[in-house]
Amino acid sequence: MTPDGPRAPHEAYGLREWHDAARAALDGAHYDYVAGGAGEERVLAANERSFDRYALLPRVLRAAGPRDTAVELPGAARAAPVLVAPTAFHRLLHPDGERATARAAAAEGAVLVTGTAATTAVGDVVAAAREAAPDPAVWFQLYLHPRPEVTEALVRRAEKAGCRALVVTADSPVFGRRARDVRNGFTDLPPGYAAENMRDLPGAPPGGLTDIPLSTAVGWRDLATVLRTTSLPVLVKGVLHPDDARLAVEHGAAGVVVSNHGGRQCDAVPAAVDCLPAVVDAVAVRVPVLLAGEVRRGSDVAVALALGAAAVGVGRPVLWGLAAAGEAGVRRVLAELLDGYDHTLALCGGRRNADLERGMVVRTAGDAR
Ligand SMILES: Cc1cc2nc3c(=O)[nH]c(=O)nc-3n(C[C@H](O)[C@H](O)[C@H](O)COP(=O)(O)O)c2cc1C
Ligand SMILES: CCCCCCC(=O)C(=O)O
Repeated sequence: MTPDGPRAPHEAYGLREWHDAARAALDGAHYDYVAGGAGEERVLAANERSFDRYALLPRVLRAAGPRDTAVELPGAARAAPVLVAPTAFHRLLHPDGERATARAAAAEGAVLVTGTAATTAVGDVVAAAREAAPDPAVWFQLYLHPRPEVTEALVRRAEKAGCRALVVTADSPVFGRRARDVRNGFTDLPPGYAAENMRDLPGAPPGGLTDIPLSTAVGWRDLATVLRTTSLPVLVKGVLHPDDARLAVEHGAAGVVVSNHGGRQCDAVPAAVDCLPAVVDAVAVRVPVLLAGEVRRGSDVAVALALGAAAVGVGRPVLWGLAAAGEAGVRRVLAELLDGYDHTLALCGGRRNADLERGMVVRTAGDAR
């Protein structure tokens, strides 16, 4: 429960300062890799404006009292409503990399989605999370490998490490064309860094790495194979079309994540929040629907939950916190979002997340800021 009373003013500053601090700290090519998008970055730019078209219509005099914002998610009975979305290569941003992110997420009660492209092996990520909390929830994000035995080996690694759920990313049959990376010559990890979970997989040379081959050949059948080979809940990430959400659930998915991959894949898709209501209408009575895309303030969390999301994932802001101040930076970013959400819920007359309803969100001309 969060009591009412004085609170730190950090929400007044917002997350922009973390972005600026990270830009100052980072190598330019690494900054561009994180900040950038695909194609002409039209979707990236549209994403950035997407929450400006939504405003909250608070309810008043509800005598709501102290808030309880915990959510029930697959493998996480009482989680924060903000998750750390899967993002690649944290050691490029800070020497402590995914370990720092894991400790910070666990300390804030947030699910961490680590994954295929982590620069720290999943077992070490879960161990770091356990340094900060006795029972942390870590999920593992998977790119489906065209060779099912490689996917299965990754699943076993995640299970052995103690991950509580898998997240299959479905929006990347090929890698987005990212002009900034091409311009910067950032086409591979620098020496000393590797996607550690890809080490010693079937078919790799001893002690060696396989790359992460995205594939146009993978399909629902491969998702079904994953579901057959694990007892972990499996969520599907990168869903925009309600029919795909239905297909995911029909195949046995335990949740879907509405996301356009931060504008890094197809440069002609809608913003994730604009796709959320249709996906919620399609499947939210059966499984939790999560949103990952451009959540930058507590009121964005409130809008997403009012539109029917069970929780939201945050990508770049976590990386900006990590780059600027390591574990402490990630904690501050997550705490700012959680505190900002709690404050907004209070302002909307809510006690629990479910007190936010779709009728409390209105579309605006886009000048909410
Ligand atoms: C640097 C970077 C790396 C990412 N790597 C992954 C990844 O490995 N797997 C994945 O499913 N999504 C990945 N994403 C997408 C994020 O999970 C998320 O969907 C997207 O960034 C939108 O959230 P944001 O607006 O808060 O950044 C990545 C995003 C960024 C910025
Ligand atoms: C070939 C896949 C490399 C990791 C992809 C990371 C990612 O999803 C991103 O958006 O960047």
